Amino acid sequence: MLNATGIHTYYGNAQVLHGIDFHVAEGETVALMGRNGMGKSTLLKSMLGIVAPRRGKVRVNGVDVTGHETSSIIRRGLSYVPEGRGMFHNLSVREHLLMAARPGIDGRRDWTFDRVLETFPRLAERLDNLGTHLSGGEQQMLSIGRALMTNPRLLILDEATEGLAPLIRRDIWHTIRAIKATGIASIIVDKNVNVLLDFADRGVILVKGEVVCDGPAKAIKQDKSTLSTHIGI
Ligand SMILES: Nc1ncnc2c1ncn2[C@@H]1O[C@H](COP(=O)(O)OP(=O)(O)OP(=O)(O)O)[C@@H](O)[C@H]1O
Repeated sequence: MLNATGIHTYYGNAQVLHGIDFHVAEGETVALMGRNGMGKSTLLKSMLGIVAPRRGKVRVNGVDVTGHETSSIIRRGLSYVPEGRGMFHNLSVREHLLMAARPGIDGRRDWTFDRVLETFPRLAERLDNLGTHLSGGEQQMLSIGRALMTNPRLLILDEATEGLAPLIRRDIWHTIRAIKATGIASIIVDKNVNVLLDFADRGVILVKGEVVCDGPAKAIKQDKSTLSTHIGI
């Protein structure tokens, strides 16, 4: 459903991505991995039109969206949970969720306010709190809940469990697995590569803005030499 080819991205004169090919199929979970600074976030931003690639093409469900506004790319069924979570200072939990609500591109309304609260009961207890007054784990739940309110076909999670306590992290992983089971595709960036590779379908490793490995998650998980060389675990 998402297909990027030959992506070259620069910040000023510094080239960060060197001709990346990347795709996600309908319902597929892809683990996007690599050490710090290798270009994972930049690849996500390039595909979403947040950073403009200098060369390359991005297609969503066969439609060329290269150079389109982020909002119009997102409306094709994508939802993005950025690193840092992106809470609005003046909005409550309820407002964050309701503001995002819309049917999916195929008219689906699977994810409703009530279903998101069932998935994240902690949010139900804090509906009138400001998003910025929540704990880190609750903010991450709210970010994912807000993303689900758009009924996406592809959920993009950058550093899904970064900085969270182990128990909260476990809850987030549990929810991400449940979301996968509903058939939503995802791209997940996370430092907990072993957990991620346990349930992802495919893994992609970036080194200095190039894809050095793209294959079944199970095979990558067993390939200790690749993991140690390119990710350092
Ligand atoms: N806005 C920016 N302006 C200039 N350089 C940037 C900018 N954002 C990222 N970079 C640089 O681009 C390179 C790739 O960064 P990117 O954030 O895409 O990597 P990453 O793999 O997501 O790493 P991390 O896990 O640290 O976020 C790094 O060298 C980084 O310093």
